[in-house]
Amino acid sequence: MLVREPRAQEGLSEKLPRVVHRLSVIMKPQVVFVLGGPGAGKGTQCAKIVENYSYTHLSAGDLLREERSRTGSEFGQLIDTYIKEGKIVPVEITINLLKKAMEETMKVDEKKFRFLIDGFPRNQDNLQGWNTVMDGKADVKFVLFFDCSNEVCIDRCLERGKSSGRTDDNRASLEKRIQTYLQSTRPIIEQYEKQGKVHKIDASRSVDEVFADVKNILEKES
Ligand SMILES: Nc1ncnc2c1ncn2[C@@H]1O[C@H](COP(=O)(O)OP(=O)(O)OP(=O)(O)O)[C@@H](O)[C@H]1O
Ligand SMILES: Nc1ccn([C@H]2C[C@H](O)[C@@H](COP(=O)(O)O)O2)c(=O)n1
Repeated sequence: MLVREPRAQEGLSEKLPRVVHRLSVIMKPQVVFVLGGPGAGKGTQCAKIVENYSYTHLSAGDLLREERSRTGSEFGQLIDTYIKEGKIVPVEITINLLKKAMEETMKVDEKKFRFLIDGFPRNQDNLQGWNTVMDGKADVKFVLFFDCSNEVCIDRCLERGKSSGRTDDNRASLEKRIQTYLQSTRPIIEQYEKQGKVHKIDASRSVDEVFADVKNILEKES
């Protein structure tokens, strides 16, 4: 006959790893949206957060650029046109890329359930798509809003454009991107502000000064 050792006899040190494992299995993705104008420094700050905290960085723009260059992608041409025009790609494409990237991250390592979602939601269509596909499946904890003047944003992107190879780091695309940001993204940030979810950071300072504020916020939120 199979005799099972009573688990009640176990000490805390034996139990704890199993409890932690179970909790992480049932853990919903915890999401921080990262927003701000083009060139505000979202990607730069996300990279620093990943170095110091257990977050996975998913940039909607990077995912779209990868999809654009994927051989056989049915969306390559559409994404290319939207990016050059500084317009926001229909959410059906973007949300599927984000969802897949989140699922793949958690499949490889179930402890990786904290995500920085950079450059999303950028308009009402993005937000609706998120709510339709991800509602109940992920918790949006708060929004990091990197605030910076249009002039600083444009200067940084033009400087980056000297080596980035990005098709939208030029003055013509940037003027459109800034308009899209002001008309479509700012209202989304305002909606989250009304919910008390936004941490606004002055992103016009040096990388380290900005990151000092980011650290304070993350320490308080954890
Ligand atoms: N605080 C800062 N001070 C000066 N330059 C910065 C700062 N933060 C980022 N940069 C530089 O500005 C450029 C844009 O930064 P980054 O790519 O992080 O911005 P972003 O908000 O992710 O842009 P986008 O939305 O266009 O992808 C980069 O060349 C980066 O090195
Ligand atoms: N939610 C998103 C994010 C990005 N895009 C497109 C349009 C943007 O101008 C471009 C570059 O994004 P970035 O790297 O600046 O975050 O990608 C979009 O359509 N939807």
